[in-house]
Formats: sequence, structure tokens, C-alpha cells
Amino acid sequence: MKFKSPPVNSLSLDFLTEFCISLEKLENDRACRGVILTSAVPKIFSSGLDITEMCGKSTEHYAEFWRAVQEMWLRLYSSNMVTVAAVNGSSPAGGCLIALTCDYRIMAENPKFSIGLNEAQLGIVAPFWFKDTFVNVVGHRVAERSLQLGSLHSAPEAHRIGLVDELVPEEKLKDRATAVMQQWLALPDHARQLTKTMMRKAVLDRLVAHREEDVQNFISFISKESIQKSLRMYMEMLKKKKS
Ligand SMILES: CCCCCCCC/C=C\C=C\CC(=O)SCCNC(=O)CCNC(=O)[C@H](O)C(C)(C)COP(=O)(O)OP(=O)(O)OC[C@H]1O[C@@H](n2cnc3c(N)ncnc32)[C@H](O)[C@@H]1OP(=O)(O)O
Repeated sequence: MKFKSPPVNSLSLDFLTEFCISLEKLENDRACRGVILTSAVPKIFSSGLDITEMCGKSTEHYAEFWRAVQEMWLRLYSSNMVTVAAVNGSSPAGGCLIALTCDYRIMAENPKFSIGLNEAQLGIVAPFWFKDTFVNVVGHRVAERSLQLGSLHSAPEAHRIGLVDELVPEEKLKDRATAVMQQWLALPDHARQLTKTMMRKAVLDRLVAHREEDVQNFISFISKESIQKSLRMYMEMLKKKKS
């Protein structure tokens, strides 16, 4: 599956809805046992949640948007398919979450590409299920430091801390992702799927049990004037960086 929402594959409500529909179709297709996620946009895997969806909108819109973010994560983290992220560009925040939610991450070894949960840099807080997914990949200490600092890690550093499983030259990314997929698909599906469920169930159950509470927390957090101001300033900073 190739993300193609230029300029930066930001995760808008439309993007998330289409992503979930595509994932559901693949999940229901018995002939499909695995999916490789990558980007058709040069240099960017995904720029994370679309900030414009979280600025100056109604409470109803925030609720709908956040439910779509939750749905994307719940479907991908609990997928029966083998999921491999072929990270061919930068991947901050929600983009990093997508990669973390997969079974395996391969990143192009370009030191200009960065990845991480940088929410703190925007003055926002990564929700508990972003944090749980991160901890499950890199461990508590690395996750804590990285989250508090809102670190964006260069590709080599991301590999060193275990955020990505391997680095390959960009031109070899597709072949390597295919080889990894074949390796994972060589196992009997039922054994691999039950193991995956066992490893991820507690974290998935936690969001399922607190889903509506999480929506309400998001709404009250994002509606605060101080948070809206931080997001507006961040968007302005992104635009200024260009000029
Ligand atoms: C107490 C507990 C409560 C818990 C409550 C939970 C609250 C949680 C709330 C939110 C969680 C959010 C997670 C996120 O994912 S937030 C998004 C974070 N993303 C980023 O920080 C990335 C920002 N973007 C960049 O760093 C760069 O754009 C980059 C991706 C590196 C690409 O750089 P470049 O190629 O140079 O492109 P430009 O910067 O020029 O960008 C092109 C245009 O795209 C716009 N843009 C970029 N990113 C986003 C985005 N995420 N959303 C919307 N729009 C984005 C950018 O402004 C440019 O627009 P324009 O051409 O009009 O100037």
C-alpha cells in the first residue's frame, strides 16, 4: 500500500478513512496475508496527523477525527496480516506511529530522514496508546527519554535505539521489504497470529476499554486556547521555514 497524499502525506480525516477501508478490504481478502506500507511521495513517509484537522474546528469534528485516528491504530495493530513498514522518508509523530504499529520496520539509510514521536515539541502530549506502542518497540527508558524530549531521530540513530529494525540503501528498500515479508509468511499463519495477539492484547484492550474517555480527553485537551495557540505557532513556523 503506497501513501499518496502530497505534499507530505499528512493524516487527514479523508486519508485515515480511506486507509481503514483499504486495510479492511485486504484483511477480508483470504488471498492477502501481508501488507507493505510505504510512500509514493518523495522524501516523506508521513508527516503525521494533519494539524489543520486539530485547529479551529468544532467539538464534533475533533471527535470524528480522533475516532478515525483510533480506528486506524486499532485495525493496524490488531491486523492478522504481516505488516511491514518500508519507511522511505521522514516520519514524525502520527507517521512514526504507523511505522511502530507494524510488525517490522525497514528504513532508507538517508541520514536526512528522521522519525520519532515529537509531540512534545508541538506543545502536545502523545496519548497513552502511542506511548504504549512505542514502549513495546524500544523499551521503557528509551521511550521515556525520547517522548519527553519530543525527539526526532535520524535514520542511523533510529536504528541504534531499535525504533527501526534495519536500514538499507533507498534503492534496495522494496526488495528488502519483500524478502522480509517472505520470511514472515513462511510461518503458519495461525501460530504467528496467535503470538501477535498475545503480545499486543493488553495494549489493544486498554484503548478499547477507554475509547470514549480517550476521545473526550482529546477534545478537552485540543480545545484549550493555549494548545490551539501552540499549534497555530507551529504551523506558522513550518510555513516560515520555507520562505
Ligand atoms: C493529558 C493527556 C491528553 C492527551 C490528549 C492527546 C492529544 C494528542 C494530540 C495530537 C497528536 C498529534 C500527533 C501528530 O501527528 S501531530 C503532527 C506532527 N507532525 C509534525 O510535526 C511534522 C510537521 N512537518 C514537518 O516537519 C515537515 O513538513 C516535513 C514532514 C519534514 C516535510 O518537510 P518539507 O518537505 O520541507 O515540507 P514543508 O514543511 O514545506 O511542508 C509542506 C506543506 O505541508 C504542510 N504540513 C506539513 N506537515 C503537516 C501536518 N502534519 N499537518 C498539516 N500540514 C502539514 C506545511 O505546512 C506546508 O504547507 P504549505 O505548503 O501550505 O506551506
